[in-house]
Amino acid sequence: MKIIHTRGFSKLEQVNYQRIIHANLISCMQILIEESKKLKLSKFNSELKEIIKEIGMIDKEATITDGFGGKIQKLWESENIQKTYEKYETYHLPDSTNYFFQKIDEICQKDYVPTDEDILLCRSQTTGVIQIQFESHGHNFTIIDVGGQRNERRKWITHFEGVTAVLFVTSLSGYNQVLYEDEEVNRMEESLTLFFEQCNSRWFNDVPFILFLNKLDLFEKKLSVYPLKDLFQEYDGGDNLENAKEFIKQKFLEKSKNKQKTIYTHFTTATNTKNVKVVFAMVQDIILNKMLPEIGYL
Ligand SMILES: Nc1nc2c(ncn2[C@@H]2O[C@H](COP(=O)(O)OP(=O)(O)OP(=O)(O)O)[C@@H](O)[C@H]2O)c(=O)[nH]1
Ligand SMILES: [Mg+2]
Repeated sequence: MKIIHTRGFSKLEQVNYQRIIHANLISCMQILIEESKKLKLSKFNSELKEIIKEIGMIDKEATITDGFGGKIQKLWESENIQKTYEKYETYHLPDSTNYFFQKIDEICQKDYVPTDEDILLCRSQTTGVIQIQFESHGHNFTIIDVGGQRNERRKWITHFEGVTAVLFVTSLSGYNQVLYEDEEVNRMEESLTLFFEQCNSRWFNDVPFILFLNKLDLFEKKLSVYPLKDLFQEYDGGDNLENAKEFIKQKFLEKSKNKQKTIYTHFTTATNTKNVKVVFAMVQDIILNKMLPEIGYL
């Protein structure tokens, strides 16, 4: 939204994101090192062992220099780390790990300024509540972004009053993943439960929902490899993308007890600015032309 509707990211924000991306690189590599041990892929030569030691000692806030970036790259390209990476579906690793390691050389240059794509792809968990305001077609919008992880959810309630619409973002790609907070719980199951709670909540009796079924790009790639039927036994649409999308959409829609409730749905890839532009234009149209007139606002 910032990229599309405001002047983009300020210098200060870019520097902040540079730090986040460097920290992402270190934490992703630390995860890979840990997982390589569990997978018994942790036999490294003495040069790589030295690099692993250095990574273990590095300050999480530190900027990675060009030279150290080269060392991390060497480790990333090593056979054991690559083999560990191949199994990333079996543990928690940010989706964009490969993207950032591919451009580590550029990222560790002194004059590196993150591109919009880099900023969209880095992982920065929302803690607390973030508001952004912008004007579009003569109307002021305020988007309140809340964190999705379990310990963030109790902060939501203070922002429930007076909202025009709830934008609920769920990951399609979560159907074969478990929660970071609880490895016993499937991500899509958790999201369905949360959607049930929110769309039937008394706070949102008359508030329309816009459901984003996000990470369509990742979903498309994994569908033929990880059958959707493994999670939903009743699903019989095979690896046909349209069948699978429709099935999941219905799974969410059927959670609403009030069958008259307005729930708009969109399949999205949030990291694709072009896609988000189209989707947001639709959302704006829904809000301005359907929702506000209905409640007598316009
Ligand atoms: N490939 C792909 N990656 C995505 C998509 N949407 C988000 N991501 C990536 O997923 C990661 C998490 O995205 P966030 O926007 O931080 O997710 P969030 O729901 O705000 O998470 P919390 O702040 O913890 O609630 C980031 O690394 C994003 O770049 C998508 O549609 N496709
Ligand atoms: Mg967030």
